[in-house]
Amino acid sequence: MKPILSVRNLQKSYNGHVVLNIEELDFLPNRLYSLVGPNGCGKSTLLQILALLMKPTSGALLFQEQAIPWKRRELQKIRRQVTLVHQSPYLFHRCVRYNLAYGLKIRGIHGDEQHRRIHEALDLVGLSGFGRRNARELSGGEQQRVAIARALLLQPKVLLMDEPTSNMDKKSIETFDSLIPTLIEREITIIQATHLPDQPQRLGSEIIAMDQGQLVKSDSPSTSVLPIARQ
Ligand SMILES: Nc1ncnc2c1ncn2[C@@H]1O[C@H](COP(=O)(O)OP(=O)(O)OP(=O)(O)O)[C@@H](O)[C@H]1O
Repeated sequence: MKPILSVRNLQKSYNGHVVLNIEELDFLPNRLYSLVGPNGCGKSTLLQILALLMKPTSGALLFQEQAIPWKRRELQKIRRQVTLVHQSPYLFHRCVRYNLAYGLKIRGIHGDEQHRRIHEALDLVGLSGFGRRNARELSGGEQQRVAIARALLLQPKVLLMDEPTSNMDKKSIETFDSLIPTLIEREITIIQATHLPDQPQRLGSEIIAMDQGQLVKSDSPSTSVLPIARQ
């Protein structure tokens, strides 16, 4: 199976200080990957590069085996297929429906199709009936779920999430957990950063362990991705 995203000899530095240094990493389609590691190990930096929101200092990022040229027009095309849900997502001080419709309107999706996608996305994240609520007056966990719904509306091939459950209570985490297999079935590749110790294993995730900007080598000779038995 061909990888959907790959990283080769990738480095990111801030003021000459290397914070990310990954020789080789492949993400296969329709799987869940969890980036784990201590604060500051480079998980968010890697996610931002994978989302094409940040250019690496050196090295290559490949989407479906094509090197990203980091030119605006090319980036725009691929960005439609790769979406990042930030750790503290920005939502407009308007109703949930407005927040969700915004990105669809920009892409020329109106009317019944817009309505259908919003309805389905809210249902997927367990927020049916929240359409008229002010998004900024929701709880942190609910806002996180609105942001996930907003990303799903765009029907990405790759969904990147930076600590998606950080503001969620137990019930919201359960909703989130049950969403993951549905998304995989819909052929979405999911890459998340997480601090939840048991969740990756519970969800049958591949685990990518990081420390000080590098992959933590497993016993396996060729990869630091630790496959967990699927449930
Ligand atoms: N804009 C920036 N300027 C300078 N250094 C930065 C910048 N952004 C991140 N860093 C540094 O890069 C390193 C990696 O940060 P990153 O946010 O990717 O880590 P992380 O693993 O996501 O951490 P956390 O678990 O706390 O979210 C850290 O040492 C951080 O201080």
